[in-house]
Amino acid sequence: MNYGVPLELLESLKDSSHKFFNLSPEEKSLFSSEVMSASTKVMYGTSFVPEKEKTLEWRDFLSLGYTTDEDALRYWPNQCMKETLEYLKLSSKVVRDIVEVLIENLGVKLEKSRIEILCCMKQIQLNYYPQCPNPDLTVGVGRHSDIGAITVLLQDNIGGLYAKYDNEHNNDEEWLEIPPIPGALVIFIGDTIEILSNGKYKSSEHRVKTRSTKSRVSVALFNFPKPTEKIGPLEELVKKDGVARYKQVVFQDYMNNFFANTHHGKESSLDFAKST
Ligand SMILES: O=C(O)CCC(=O)C(=O)O
Ligand SMILES: [Fe+2]
Repeated sequence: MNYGVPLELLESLKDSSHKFFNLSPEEKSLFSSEVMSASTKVMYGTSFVPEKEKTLEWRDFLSLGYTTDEDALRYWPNQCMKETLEYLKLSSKVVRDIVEVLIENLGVKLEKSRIEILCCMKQIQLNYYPQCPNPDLTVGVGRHSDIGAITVLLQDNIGGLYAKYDNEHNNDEEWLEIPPIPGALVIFIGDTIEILSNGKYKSSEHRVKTRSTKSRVSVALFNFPKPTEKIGPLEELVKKDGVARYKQVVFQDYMNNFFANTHHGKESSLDFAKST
């Protein structure tokens, strides 16, 4: 838990998320993509791809793509701008360190600058799951994996986050709850690392169930590669494995495919990069 982000900041981040989502619908709608120009990278919305989904997720979100401090000060909502920006800054080192260790453990040495390129695009997402009268009939977030290098996730104490567990001994699907632990952050491996590692690391498939007791907030920090960066299995691993399980894809194309489609598990996004 000693990752350089003060506990008080995590607490105020959760409080400020509630402050934002407690605004009136009119105030929140000022941050919707129809009102904000697409270039600001700020978006308040609901569900994942509402135009395409048959049933919407039981969730609102505020997505804040980081470009510069000036843009953040100008476009991010006052209710949470200071806390999210500080959180983003303070967690960047631990993100780099984790990616570095993951790559090192594959027996591959990558320049620090390349590690930085793999996780330098930062996006904060505040998620809000209203209290739900009938959790069995709804989905908070459907099963998916995150597409960047790694995700750092702060959840409150309500619970409902599950990760898929692959049991090698039987083919049954098992989902384990990731219980809230005060002061702890959850780290998810994303598709970028799965692709780079030629499938040695698996991106974690996860989902959120709604709760009837209370509303829930979570704050995800996504760390993506530069959009123009080509990602593919590391050369040394392809040599060692004798096969490239994924092809080289420009990250922007991977991202466009992800955001253009509805999801039914991680394969629906990873298939885009699978070697044929
Ligand atoms: O709310 C959560 O705990 C997870 C949210 C999530 O998976 C996401 O925003 O990608
Ligand atoms: Fe996620």
